[in-house]
Amino acid sequence: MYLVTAEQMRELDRITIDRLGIPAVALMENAGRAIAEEIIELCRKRNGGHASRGIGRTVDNGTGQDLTGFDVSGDRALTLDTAAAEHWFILVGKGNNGGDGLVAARYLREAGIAVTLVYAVPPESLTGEAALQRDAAAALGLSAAVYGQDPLDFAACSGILDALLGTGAAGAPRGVYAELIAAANASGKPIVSADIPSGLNADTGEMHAPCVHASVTVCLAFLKRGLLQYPGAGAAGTVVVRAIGIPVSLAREVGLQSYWLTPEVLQAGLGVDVLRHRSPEGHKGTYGHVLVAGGTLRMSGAGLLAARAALRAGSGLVTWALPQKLLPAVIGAAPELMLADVGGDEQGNWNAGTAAELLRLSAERDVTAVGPGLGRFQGDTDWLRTLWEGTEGPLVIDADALNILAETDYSHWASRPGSVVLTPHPGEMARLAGISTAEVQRDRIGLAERYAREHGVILVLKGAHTVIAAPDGVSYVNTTGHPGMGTGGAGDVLTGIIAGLLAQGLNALQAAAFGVYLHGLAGERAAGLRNHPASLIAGDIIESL
Ligand SMILES: NC(=O)C1=CN([C@@H]2O[C@H](COP(=O)(O)OP(=O)(O)OC[C@H]3O[C@@H](n4cnc5c(N)ncnc54)[C@H](OP(=O)(O)O)[C@@H]3O)[C@@H](O)[C@H]2O)[C@@H](O)CC1
Ligand SMILES: Nc1ncnc2c1ncn2[C@@H]1O[C@H](COP(=O)(O)OP(=O)(O)O)[C@@H](O)[C@H]1O
Ligand SMILES: [K+]
Repeated sequence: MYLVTAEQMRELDRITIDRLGIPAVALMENAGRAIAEEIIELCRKRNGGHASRGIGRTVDNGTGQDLTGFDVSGDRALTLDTAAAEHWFILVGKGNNGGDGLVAARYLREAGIAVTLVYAVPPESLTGEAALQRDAAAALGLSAAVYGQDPLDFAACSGILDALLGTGAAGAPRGVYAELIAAANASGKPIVSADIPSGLNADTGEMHAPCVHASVTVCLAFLKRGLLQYPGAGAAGTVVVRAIGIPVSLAREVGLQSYWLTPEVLQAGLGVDVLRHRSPEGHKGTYGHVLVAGGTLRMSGAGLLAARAALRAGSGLVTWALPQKLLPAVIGAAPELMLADVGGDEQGNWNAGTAAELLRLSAERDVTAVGPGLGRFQGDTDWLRTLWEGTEGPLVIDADALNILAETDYSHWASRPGSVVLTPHPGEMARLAGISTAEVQRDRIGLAERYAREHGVILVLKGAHTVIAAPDGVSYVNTTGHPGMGTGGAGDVLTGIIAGLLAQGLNALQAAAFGVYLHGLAGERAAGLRNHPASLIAGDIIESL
C-alpha cells in the first residue's frame, strides 16, 4: 500500500478532478459515505454486534490490545439496529475536510442516527463543495450549532466525528479549532477522524498541541505518511483506508515511492520469496556464509546474538570473528557457530591490527556484519575504511561501527562493489546526520529517504515502525514489532537477520526490508509467549524466528 504526503495527495486530487474530469463533489460524496460507514461499524462493534470487515489486517501487540489496524473494504449497508441510542456531534471545519463531515452527517442521519453539526466557523464562510454540502445539510434540516455562539454539551453525544482539519492544515490548530479539539478530547467520547486526526502533521506524524486522539481514522484514498509515524500513529487509533474514486493507477504518474511494508509489497513489489522455499537438494553451501565482526570483553553477547540470529535467519554457515582473548570464554556458547580469532589486545578488545585478518576472513564469506559489541579503539576509522574499501560483498554496519562512520566524511571513501546496509537506532541516526534525536524522530521517513539518497546506502532507521530507505528514493515503513522489543540486544538480532538473508542471495533492499519485517514478527510472537511482554529479552526474538 502506498504512502503519500499531503502535497502528493493534492496532486492526485488535481489529476483526478482536472484531467479525468471526475467532479470534486463526487469524491467528497464517496469520502463522506465511507466515513459514515466506518462510524456505523464502530457503533455496531461497541454494541457487541458483528464487525463486517472486508480485506484487512489488524496488528495485535500480543496482549490482546489493538495497536494500529488497516483495512481496505468494500460496500456495507448503512443501517444500525441501535441507531436510536446514538447521537453524533459532527465537528465541521472550513475546508473540504469539513465538507466530508457534512456528507457523512447526511448518511448517518439516513441510518437513523441523530447528528448535530458543530461548525468551527460561521457556516457562511464555507466555500466550494463544502458550501454545497452545508446547504444540502441545511435543506435536510440537520440540526446545527456554531461553536462559540450556540450552547454545546459534549456529554450529550455518543460519539464525535472530527472533520475539522485534513491535509490542508498548516501548523498547530489555531483559535476555535484548538478549543474544539481540546473539548472533544476531554469529552471521553469515541472520536472518528476524517482523513487524519486534526492537529496531526499529515506528512511527519508530528502531533501539534492540541491534536485529536482518535479511536478510528478513516483515511481517504491513500494512506497518509503521518498516520504510520509516531507519535501520530498513536493518535490515529485504528486506521482504515477507504477508496473514494481516485484511481490507484495514478500513483506511478505522481511518482509515489513510499510503501507500507506488507507481505504483498514484499512479494510483489520487492520480489521477495516470503515463504522462503528451500530446494530439496540444497545444502549448507547453498545458503551462504555470514561473517560477524563484533564482541568485546564488555559486550561479547552482542556479537553472539548477531551471529546466532544469522543462523536462525537461514544462513548456511556463520563465522563469528572476535578478539583472541575472548575465544576461550565463548567456546560452546553456540555450538553451531564457527569462531575466528582476529588478534586484538590483551584485554579482549579490537585494535587496528585486526583489519588484515578480518579482510582475509571476509574475502571467503558472502557478507560481513560489523559493529555489534565492537567498541571503539585507536585507529578505528582507518580500520573501518579498510573493511569498506577492501571487501567486495555486502556490508551490514551497526552499533559502534555506525558511530565510527558518524565521525568521518565517508563520502570520500572509495565506492565499493557490494552494497551497504546501515541499521541505526534514532540515537545513532542523530550522530550520523549531525542532528538531535528529537529531530530524527520528527520526520523519520523524510530523513531516512534523504540520508539513503545522499549517501548511496540502504538505511534502516530502527524504532517503532522502522523505516527502510534506498538510494533511489524508495522507502518502506514496517509495522510488525512490539514494544517489548525495547530491550538490549534486539538490534544486534536484526543485524544478524539481515546478514543471514543477504547470505542467502537476497539483495540489500530485499534483505533489509524482509529482515525488519521478520524481526518484528518474531518479536510479536516472542512477546506473546511470555507471561508479560516486558519479560521479552533479545534471545527470545531469535528463538521465535
Ligand atoms: N477535492 C479534494 O481535494 C478532496 C479533498 N478531500 C478532503 O479534503 C481535505 C483537504 O481539504 P482542504 O485542502 O480544503 O483543507 P482542510 O484540511 O479541510 O483545511 C483547510 C482549512 O483549514 C484552515 N486551516 C488550515 N490550517 C489551520 C490551522 N492550523 N488552524 C486553523 N485553521 C486552519 C484553512 O483556513 P484559512 O486559514 O486558510 O482561512 C483552510 O480553510 C482532505 O483531508 C480530505 O478530507 C476529500 O474529500 C477528497 C476530495
Ligand atoms: N516499540 C517498539 N516497537 C517495535 N519495535 C521496536 C520497539 N522498540 C524497539 N524495537 C526494535 O528493537 C530493536 C532495538 O534495537 P537497538 O536499539 O539497536 O537495540 P540494541 O542496540 O540493544 O541491540 C530495533 O530493531 C527496534 O526497531
Ligand atoms: K480531521
